[in-house]
Parts: sequence; structure tokens; C-alpha cells
Amino acid sequence: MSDDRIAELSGVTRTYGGVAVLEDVSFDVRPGVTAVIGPNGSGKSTLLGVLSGAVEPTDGHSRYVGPDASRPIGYLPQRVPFREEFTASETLAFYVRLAAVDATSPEDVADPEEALERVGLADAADRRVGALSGGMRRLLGIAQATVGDPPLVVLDEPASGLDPGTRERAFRTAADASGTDTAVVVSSHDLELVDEHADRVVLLDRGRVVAAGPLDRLCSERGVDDVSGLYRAIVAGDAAEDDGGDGRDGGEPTAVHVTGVSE
Ligand SMILES: Nc1ncnc2c1ncn2[C@@H]1O[C@H](COP(=O)(O)OP(=O)(O)OP(=O)(O)O)[C@@H](O)[C@H]1O
Repeated sequence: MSDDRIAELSGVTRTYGGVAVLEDVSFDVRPGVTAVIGPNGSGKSTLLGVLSGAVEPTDGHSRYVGPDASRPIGYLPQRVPFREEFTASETLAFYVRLAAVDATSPEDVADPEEALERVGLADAADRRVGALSGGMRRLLGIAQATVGDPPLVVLDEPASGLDPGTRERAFRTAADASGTDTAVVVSSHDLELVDEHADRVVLLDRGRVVAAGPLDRLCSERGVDDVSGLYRAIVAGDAAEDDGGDGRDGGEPTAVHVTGVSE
């Protein structure tokens, strides 16, 4: 089998104040859309931070192994520290300049206006970031993460705070950014959108991967129709037994069979 991996995580553990929020996480990122799902506090943002290089693992490693690119990884954190006084267009021009630093040819240099158009913000090009709605800021963040067409795009809850139509647009834009040698990794609580757009799923529970692999395969293995069924079968089953705390003091995680982690 050809090695089409874009990134690999191996034995990643991350602790804060001695408490593990990610524990021995290993999986390969392959082309297409991978959705990272799981309950609040299960470690999704931390995992995406590790994958993007923004968070240093305490143990294990995360490695980009995709094609050579002037900008290998694009990242949308939960909160983007944009300059409020820049316009949307100036903001993207700034990221385009950053991405262009290592560009080998002029064709590799992205166009800020095109990046705005991609997320439906062409009409807001001259508006100051400080005057954008929360949803528009989110879309600007997606545009920022995809500038320069990085082979690995990591989006932390791109659809949060968006109305249904804009959520769909955000996910579609993310899915469009994926391709035969491009991977998009996205965290989300919106399982309907995950169902519609994700090729693969990584399900986290209390910092551990409890299922990972192609969505179709995971669903058929579990005898469920969709990602909501998968989530209920694996995670929600133990929610009833949860102590209502942060999910870390409720005893042993549910014993589940981890599938598809190495393919
Ligand atoms: N910088 C930090 N310092 C201390 N604890 C942290 C830090 N970042 C995350 N944590 C803790 O790690 C755990 C996992 O957090 P994380 O944000 O990764 O989860 P999540 O699955 O993305 O949650 P949500 O769905 O609510 O966004 C939480 O208990 C959180 O409080």
C-alpha cells in the first residue's frame, strides 16, 4: 500500500499540572476530511494543537510527513488573535505574505481576494476585523488557515457560533480544501455536518482515542447508521455512569475496541 500519510501522531501524551489530557494517542492523518469528535474536555483542541505544532506533547511525537510545501500546515485555533484595526482584506494579505516567504514560484503566492471569496466574505473585504460578526470572524479564520493551500489544514471548531447555513458553508469550504494529497482535520460537536463531510473520524473520550478510521467502516463494524449512532454506542453509553464532573474522575474509561488506528 502506498504511503499517502500527511501526518502521524505516535504515543502522544500531554499533561497539564500532572493531569493527562491526552494519553498515548496514535493515528495517521490521510488525505480527505478527518473529524475529531468527543465530549467537552475530551482533548480535541489539545490534539489539534499538537497536530499543528502549537502545543508541545509531553511524550510521543507529531510529525508532518506530507508533500513538500511552502506552507505545510494551516491552523485555525479556537480563538484567532486577529488585529482588530486591519480590514478583512489586509488581514489575509498579511497571511499571504507570511505564506509567500518560502514560496518557490509566483504561482504559489495566494491571492487575498480569492481567499475571501472562497469563504463568502468578498463583500466584507474592506470592513475592519473589529466590526465583523463572530461568524464572519470564524470564516476569516478559515480563509487564513487555507491561505497558500497547505497540504494539512487543521481547523478547531470551524462551525462554532455560526448559523446553520454558514455552518454548512464553513464545512463545505473545509471539505473543498481537502484532496488527493491534502488533509483537513476538523474538530466539531456538529455530528450532522461530520456525517455529511467527513471521510474519517477520530473519537476521543477522556484523552484517549476510542475509535479511529474511515467513517463507513466504523459504522458498519458497530452496526450503526451514522456518526451519531457511533457516538452514542461508544461514548454516550458511559455518560449515564459519569459522575458529572470533568470526565476524568469517573473511574476507568469505557472499555472499547480501538479500530483502524493503524491501517
Ligand atoms: N493550557 C491549559 N492549561 C491547563 N489545562 C488545560 C489547558 N488546555 C486544556 N486544558 C485542559 O485539558 C482538557 C481538555 O481540553 P480541550 O480544550 O483539549 O478539550 P476539548 O475536547 O477541545 O473541549 P471542548 O469540546 O469543550 O472544546 C480540559 O480539562 C482542559 O481544562
